[in-house]
Amino acid sequence: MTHPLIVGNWKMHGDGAWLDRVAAIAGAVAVPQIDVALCVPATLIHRAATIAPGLTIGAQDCHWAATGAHTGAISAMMLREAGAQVMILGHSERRAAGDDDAHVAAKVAAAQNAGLRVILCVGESAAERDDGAATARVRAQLIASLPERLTAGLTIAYEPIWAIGRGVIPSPVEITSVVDGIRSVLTARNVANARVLYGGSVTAAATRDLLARTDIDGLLVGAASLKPATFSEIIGAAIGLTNLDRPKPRL
Ligand SMILES: O=C(CO)COP(=O)(O)O
Repeated sequence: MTHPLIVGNWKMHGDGAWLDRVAAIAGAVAVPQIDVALCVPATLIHRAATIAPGLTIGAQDCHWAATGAHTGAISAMMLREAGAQVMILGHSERRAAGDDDAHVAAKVAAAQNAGLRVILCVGESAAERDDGAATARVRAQLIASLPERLTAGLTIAYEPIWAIGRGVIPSPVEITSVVDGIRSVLTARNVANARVLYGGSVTAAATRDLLARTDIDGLLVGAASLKPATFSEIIGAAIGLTNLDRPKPRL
């Protein structure tokens, strides 16, 4: 039986008043058969980790350097010290804001050096999908976004840009093709045990079908992670599925 990994990405949402939501989500995950992480804004990491020690708290980006003259930036080690245990990197919203593959690879190295577990996001645009190039694009992006040296604890999140915040999810055939492509890259890099998540318009209703697939190890959830009731429903659906006999443990 696998341990599904459900990750909430709050993006740039949440202030101190939202710590109640962190506590509510922590209450929904106090079971051993599932891994849940909540990636909150940097300003909430310390407080979230303090009030919810049983919940894995994550960050959403970091600088690639360990220290230096980088005004306004935050290093991976600073985020870890604040209480982050995982780090989303390469999200399409950060890539759209200027991160290229080389930046992402350097950030992955920095986060791994700081002892953080990385959730590396990849995904094709609508135009690339329409060209039938989704798998090739994602493979190329993943290859270029991985640093030379990799340590354990890597997770890849397949997030098609056209599915984020749009209420659409790729067909099972589309997901299979891209996820197979991702796994072939991971095998070539000797990290075949890395988990692969799906992200993009995940809802409680879609959770069961997505997690019933044997090639997806979990979900990266945006909007539906903002409300504890909705996110708890997703977590509950995932817990229900851990009772199914899933053939490929990946931990
Ligand atoms: O970008 C995402 C998670 O990182 C997905 O966002 P939505 O779930 O809101 O589509």
